[in-house]
Amino acid sequence: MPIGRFLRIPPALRRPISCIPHRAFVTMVSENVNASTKVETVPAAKRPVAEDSVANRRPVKTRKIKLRKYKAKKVDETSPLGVLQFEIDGLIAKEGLTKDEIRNDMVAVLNHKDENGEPVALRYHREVSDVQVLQIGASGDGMAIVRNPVETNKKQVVVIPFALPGDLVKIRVFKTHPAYVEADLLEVTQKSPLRDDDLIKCKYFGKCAGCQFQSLTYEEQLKIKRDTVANAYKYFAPKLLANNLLPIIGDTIPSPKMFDYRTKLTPHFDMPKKVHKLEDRPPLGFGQKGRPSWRNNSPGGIKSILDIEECVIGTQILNQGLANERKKFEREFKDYKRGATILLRENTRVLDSTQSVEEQLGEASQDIDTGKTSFVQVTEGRPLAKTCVTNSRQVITEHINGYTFEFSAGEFFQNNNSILPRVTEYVCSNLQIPNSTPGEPHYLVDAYCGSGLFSITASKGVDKVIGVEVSADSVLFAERNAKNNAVENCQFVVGKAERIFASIDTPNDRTSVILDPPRKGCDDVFLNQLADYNPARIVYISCNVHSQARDMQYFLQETEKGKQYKVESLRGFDFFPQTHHVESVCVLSRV
Ligand SMILES: C[S@@+](CC[C@H](N)C(=O)[O-])C[C@H]1O[C@@H](n2cnc3c(N)ncnc32)[C@H](O)[C@@H]1O
Repeated sequence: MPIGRFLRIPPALRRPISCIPHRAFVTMVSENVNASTKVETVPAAKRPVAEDSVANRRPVKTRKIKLRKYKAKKVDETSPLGVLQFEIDGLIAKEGLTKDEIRNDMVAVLNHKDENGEPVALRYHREVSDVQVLQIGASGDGMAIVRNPVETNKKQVVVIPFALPGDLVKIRVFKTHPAYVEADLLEVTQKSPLRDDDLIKCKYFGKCAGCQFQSLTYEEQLKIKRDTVANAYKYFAPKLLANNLLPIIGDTIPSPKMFDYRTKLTPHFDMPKKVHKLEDRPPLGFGQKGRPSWRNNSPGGIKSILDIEECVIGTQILNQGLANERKKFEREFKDYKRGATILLRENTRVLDSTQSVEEQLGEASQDIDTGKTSFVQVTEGRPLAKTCVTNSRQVITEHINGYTFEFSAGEFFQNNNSILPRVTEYVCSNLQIPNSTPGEPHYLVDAYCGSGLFSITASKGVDKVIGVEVSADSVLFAERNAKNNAVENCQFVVGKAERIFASIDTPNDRTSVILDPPRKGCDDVFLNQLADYNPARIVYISCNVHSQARDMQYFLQETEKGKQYKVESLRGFDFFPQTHHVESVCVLSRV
């Protein structure tokens, strides 16, 4: 196996380990690989000195050998790597193993040679057959336990993308971390009952980092996402579980479209290192996940970015846009000085039957040969034309539940418009505050409101909506969207979410709050102020169920007034079929 791909041994270390003085060796093996990040140096044997003349002797130089040290990166606990650590802990506890029993000796992997002078890493990075896949993680990767090939009394946790629980597989381990190893899936020798490879629609599935679940039925995908929500609360809200403060997690709400749903794609390419002018067209597409070979064909190349001409989860018009932009790239790639990302965003226009379709399309991706703008015509109650926009400053239009939304192509907007009617209806119905007397007022605060999706779709039957959003551009669009939809009871504020509490004047008993923060979740300042404000109901939507679970535990257990709330419902929404992602919606009511 070529070692160069996985590991670079410094030239000074390309000699048997016995050359290194004993004391240095002890230092190496006893160091704490996680705690230290500085490079340690070890004096090497002295150089022979000519004996003839003392005067001729040069001062003895001590050569230093640099030991490579494992540099642990700090990770946010709710990031995929942080979550993986919880999953590893859970798996080894189930298998009756301790953390020490699965810990890899990183110093040895990075620096040591075996008795034959071969890097120890070669023993770690090997092929293993008959690996039983035990579970699937929140990132959609299979997880298993294998023997440690060097410290044979130990085991290793192995993470295997595209492997499913119940599969028996052959793998190639190619990277070692302190608590696990990464492996490529080489062969599925015995299929899991969950696996149905006939369902796979994309020839790049198994290589492309975009999808993980194409070999599962949709029903199974939804079940796995429900487990992801349950595990997130197990890892990040254990007190809520222990105190019986969580409801039964609801079934995941499916997306009406399982393929052909993504309204935004961002294919990209890299500039090869040390190349100033491109001579060959680099691959343009999406990131590659490892070097798997379990599917017989190997399209897309072997570079870290796959060359992809079609994405089955992207909408039809985005795939036409992708074809156009690839053709253009084929001609223009030599002009690029660095790697770039191409934005493909679906735009919808309502057609006026008195004009030709072409006249109404606006700026959008064109076929470079014909000079014609690509479009797809559909009828959703009225005639619509879909185009693919590539300019991030251009204005995009979407139609949801009778409302029209405009936003900058480069700004945030949900990426699966087929599920948005279901989501907005669900959110709206869960924000309702029961009236104790007829005609009581009802207010809504939309923290992290973006261009006003939830503010506007929930504005009916509410006396006033206040939205807050850190992006001034999005707030301008929120105001414009309210106006275009003849919604007059919405007010939007630019600023951090917590700013809203300084200006809020609605009675808390008659106010519901909706939270839809970015992946990192809410901060404590916001959650404390939210608890102090003490609204009647809270709907928390999140694209990262792990930070949501952490925030919910903090809010319900650590804030003074948070203890007055109960979790009424908790469930996932499948915004991204075929992938591991799940959007989670948690509803709180004050009791
Ligand atoms: C997941 S998006 C949700 C947007 C909107 N609810 C929607 O569905 O279109 C999160 C939004 O929060 C905004 N944001 C990020 N940090 C913020 C903060 N501290 N205060 C207010 N808004 C913030 C982002 O600009 C982004 O528009």
